[in-house]
Amino acid sequence: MTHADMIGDDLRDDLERDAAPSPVVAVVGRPNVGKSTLVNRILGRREAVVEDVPGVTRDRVAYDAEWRGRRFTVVDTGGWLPDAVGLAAAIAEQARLAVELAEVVLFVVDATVGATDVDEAVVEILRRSGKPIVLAANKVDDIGAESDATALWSLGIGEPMAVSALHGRASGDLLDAVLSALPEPAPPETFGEAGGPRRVALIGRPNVGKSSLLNKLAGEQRAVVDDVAGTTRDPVDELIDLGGKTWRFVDTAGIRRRHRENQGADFYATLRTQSALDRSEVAVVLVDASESLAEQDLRIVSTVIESGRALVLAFNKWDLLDEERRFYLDREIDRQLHNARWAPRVNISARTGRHVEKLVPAIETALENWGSRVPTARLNTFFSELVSAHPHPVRGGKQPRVLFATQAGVRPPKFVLFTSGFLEPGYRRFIERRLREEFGFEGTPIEVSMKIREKRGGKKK
Ligand SMILES: Nc1nc2c(ncn2[C@@H]2O[C@H](COP(=O)(O)OP(=O)(O)OP(=O)(O)O)[C@@H](O)[C@H]2O)c(=O)[nH]1
Ligand SMILES: Nc1nc2c(ncn2[C@@H]2O[C@H](COP(=O)(O)OP(=O)(O)OP(=O)(O)O)[C@@H](O)[C@H]2O)c(=O)[nH]1
Repeated sequence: MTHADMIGDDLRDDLERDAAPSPVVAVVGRPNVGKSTLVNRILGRREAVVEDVPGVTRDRVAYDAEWRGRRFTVVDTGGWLPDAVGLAAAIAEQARLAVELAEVVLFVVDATVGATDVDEAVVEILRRSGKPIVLAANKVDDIGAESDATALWSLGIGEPMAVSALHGRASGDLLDAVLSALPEPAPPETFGEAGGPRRVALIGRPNVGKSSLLNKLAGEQRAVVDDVAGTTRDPVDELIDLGGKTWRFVDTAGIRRRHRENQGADFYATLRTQSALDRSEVAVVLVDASESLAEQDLRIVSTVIESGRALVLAFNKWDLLDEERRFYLDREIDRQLHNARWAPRVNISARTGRHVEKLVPAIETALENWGSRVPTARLNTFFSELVSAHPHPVRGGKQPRVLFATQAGVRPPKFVLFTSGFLEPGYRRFIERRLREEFGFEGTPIEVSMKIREKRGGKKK
């Protein structure tokens, strides 16, 4: 087993499956007010770096947190002050960044010091953004200090929540306040009936062997399922038991009916492919391995990727291949299917049944990765290492950086990078490649998008 394999295995336990996207809570405040201590308190463990030195730069800036069953991502913006000059400017930058990327801002003030000019300036920025703000009056270690917190009403952003990050005093109340400021959780995306059989689309150009494979898989089974929507009387799906599980093969009627309607085959085939994809979670794209890859094969694969479904490639009619054809097939795959290098590949024969049983494990892997989530702290450790080992090339005297990354969704995994400038396509492809090397994602497309923070130009009035 290689080192990379070991990392992969280790990670597999760490990845959460099918988790819903979590909103971002950004922690803002002057140096030394106790932001890191508070973040640790929120996480319930010592993970963020706490230093007694103001303005200590941190590598890891984002963490997964959970309170009363609600998940969110905590971002400590304290570490991001690369080019800002002077304390006031630096904090202002931090606040702007926070309101850009967060759903809720947790503003930390040192109650023993009281509101400073810098704090007032931050309030201005936060208030203008319209984002919900939770005000933490920190270092209220005992009842005697409560009046320090009360004084912070003067900031005009609502109730100061008196807390002691160090001793944990009232941190539950603070988290309750954060929770109630979070947006309503989006209902989890469902594909068909919750907990029902997973939906598989068996697609491929005409004559590659779709109905032969379907017959092989279904065997004696003929559990035909009526259309859920009830718009048609036609049975469209089939439930098939494979590998100890029931699977829902969508639009099998389309596959079986094909023999009867040969007119306008291309147009209908495309339409049917799209509608099967819309209703499925994973696509098995069947290719006739005995022939050269066709334009249409590549188009179907691209359609699957664009529709964000998990993908398994099945090379059929393997019984017809000789050594020479196998050699050429490998080269064709290398050259023409590089956009789907990550898809599991099974070489089968629907006629003889060769390796047909390998389809199910491949489908399961693809589905699992399709719904996987990388823990935020892990993602940001990865990016901080990547960015320092392979910084973006300097362009016109500027060097865009990835400040922070979050996984915004699953099915398929979607990543959002918060950057200080436009990342070149080449660098984005590099990032995607490295993400795959690090986290696997076999069988699933991944989406990487950028949120560029514009550098504020002139002074505000
Ligand atoms: N008495 C008291 N001290 C605290 C409390 N919270 C934090 N501190 C202390 O304040 C100091 C600064 O805490 P940090 O959490 O590093 O502050 P920070 O805001 O993250 O600081 P930067 O890294 O400079 O941005 C540390 O010595 C903490 O132990 C608190 O509730 N009460
Ligand atoms: N040698 C060999 N022939 C196969 C295999 N699978 C399918 N065929 C043959 O390929 C032809 C097309 O198979 P079908 O299963 O009808 O293909 P299809 O993709 O459903 O075709 P359409 O209905 O046109 O979309 C038939 O003559 C099959 O017998 C295989 O694994 N090996």
